[in-house]
Amino acid sequence: MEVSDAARLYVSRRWGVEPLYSSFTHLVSRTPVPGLNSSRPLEFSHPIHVDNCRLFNNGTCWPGGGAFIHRHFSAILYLNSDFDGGEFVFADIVSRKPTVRVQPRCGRLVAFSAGPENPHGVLAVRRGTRRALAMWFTRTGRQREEERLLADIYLRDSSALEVRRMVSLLERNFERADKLV
Ligand SMILES: O=C(O)CCC(=O)C(=O)O
Ligand SMILES: [Fe+2]
Repeated sequence: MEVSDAARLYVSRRWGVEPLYSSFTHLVSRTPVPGLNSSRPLEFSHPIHVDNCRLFNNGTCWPGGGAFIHRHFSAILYLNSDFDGGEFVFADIVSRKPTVRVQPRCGRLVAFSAGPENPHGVLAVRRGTRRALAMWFTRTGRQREEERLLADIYLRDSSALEVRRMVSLLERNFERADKLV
């Protein structure tokens, strides 16, 4: 939580965007792509894409079809270095050829605006496990990560009334969902 807040504040100051909220945070582990060989040097663990619209083959990017249009900025913090491959790349939006390569080194943060100005992807991991914390930030208050508000309260006081209320609401929802299956 502290690390992702630090990343959010960095992005907020660097781009002069205030307020900026965390919208989604997740930990991603990537292992080697099966069947890799040297005749295919441009394999991807995560193909070239844009974070807040759907990228088509002709280079147009559509802010529909379930795209996460509220994601305004992206940041990735690399958590280890003991793997091969897995470079982060920015790419040309039409040819999808990498234009800039970044070595994901432990402690390095890559941050960028999440639109079609920044198509990017991850080259194939060739050995080991690549671990990264992926974070998306939004200017839209109602898209903020609710789990974070809850976690904040929980970390302060795990018996807090709001937490208990929220947990029982979730349990009730799960029970209802179970009955539908
Ligand atoms: O792991 C990375 O370096 C980038 C991940 C990414 O682009 C994404 O999850 O949208
Ligand atoms: Fe991405």
